[in-house]
Amino acid sequence: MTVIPSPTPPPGSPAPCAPEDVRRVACVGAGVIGGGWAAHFLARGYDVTAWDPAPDAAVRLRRLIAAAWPALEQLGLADGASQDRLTVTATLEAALADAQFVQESAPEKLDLKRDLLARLDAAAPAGTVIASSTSGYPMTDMQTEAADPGRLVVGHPFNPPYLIPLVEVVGGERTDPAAVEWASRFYEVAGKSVIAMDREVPGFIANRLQEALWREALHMVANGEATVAEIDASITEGPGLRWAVMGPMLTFALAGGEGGMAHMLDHFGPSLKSPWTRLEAPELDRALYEAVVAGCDEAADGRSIADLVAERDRGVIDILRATGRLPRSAEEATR
Ligand SMILES: NC(=O)C1=CN([C@@H]2O[C@H](COP(=O)(O)OP(=O)(O)OC[C@H]3O[C@@H](n4cnc5c(N)ncnc54)[C@H](O)[C@@H]3O)[C@@H](O)[C@H]2O)C=CC1
Ligand SMILES: C[N+](C)(C)CC(=O)CC(=O)[O-]
Repeated sequence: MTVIPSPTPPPGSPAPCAPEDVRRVACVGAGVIGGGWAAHFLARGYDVTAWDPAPDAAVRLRRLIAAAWPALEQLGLADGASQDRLTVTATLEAALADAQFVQESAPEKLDLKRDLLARLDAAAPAGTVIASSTSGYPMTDMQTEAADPGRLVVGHPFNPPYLIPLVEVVGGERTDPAAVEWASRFYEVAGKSVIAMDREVPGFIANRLQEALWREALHMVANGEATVAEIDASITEGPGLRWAVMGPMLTFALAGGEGGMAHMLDHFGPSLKSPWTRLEAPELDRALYEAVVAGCDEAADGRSIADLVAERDRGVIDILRATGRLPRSAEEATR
């Protein structure tokens, strides 16, 4: 058994529990991602406390969890898992009072994250690890105001966190490496697939890759080179099918036939210099904004956001099953 060192609490404070012993998780910020995290943790059998300053947050959160629950039932709930184990609190302090792990999912604004992480650090029990869902801020830039920055990590999820396994975990300059290790182990115990990074990389790994693709897509829409529907079909009918099975590296190794990646690089490497990409971000002016929004409305073809969420969830579960990441049937699950 590997013993994961706990981040060092200040002298005289109780030691935090082992990742395997966590029972109570606090979710701060309960929108798309905070709500998705809450659904995931509830389905894994944790008690979840949630706090969000919006007046309608509790209603939105319970609606999101109820919508996610059928997918979570298909994935298989942990013993004792229940939506009733959610408590939405009136204050941030109440949400954190007994938390053994904190997941922050507030809006992506640097000043807000800095202040909020300092408040979370002040309110959380000593030594409790606090993770931010940020899509790209380095923890070094967010931990500046906290009294105990050592326990602050990034735990970057993918939407929806209750279905997409990956979490990217990374600390900042003032993070205790033990906190990164603890959070990584906790996420694994909680059913996530973890990439623990040993240094801060702009955009982490997956968002850096996604943003490159997204930037090129926006250039093509801005220049009238492709419609929103064509861009989506180019991935779902093309490389996206392979990427669910193998990443871009092994996929391209197969493009080299028997010669593998070496032949692929000899053959296609020179084309890397061809002017296929633009790299600089396009101006997100009104025309591009409206073209992308209208294109997505057209692509939705009358389906509501709730319809699309249900359709996406069904599809992701089918893919997880088809690629052996989930049992294909109840019988296979018990084997
Ligand atoms: N939407 C996405 O696909 C993904 C988002 N993220 C990250 O997750 C975080 C949350 O993003 P979303 O859930 O998309 O945003 P959202 O806008 O859906 O939800 C944000 C929630 O935070 C609440 N909030 C506002 N001020 C707050 C404060 N001071 N303290 C606590 N909560 C506050 C809002 O009322 C709202 O419910 C961001 O850091 C974002 O970069 C990460 C991965 C994917
Ligand atoms: C759009 N986004 C940058 C917020 C996306 C993510 O951060 C991850 C995801 O869910 O793709």
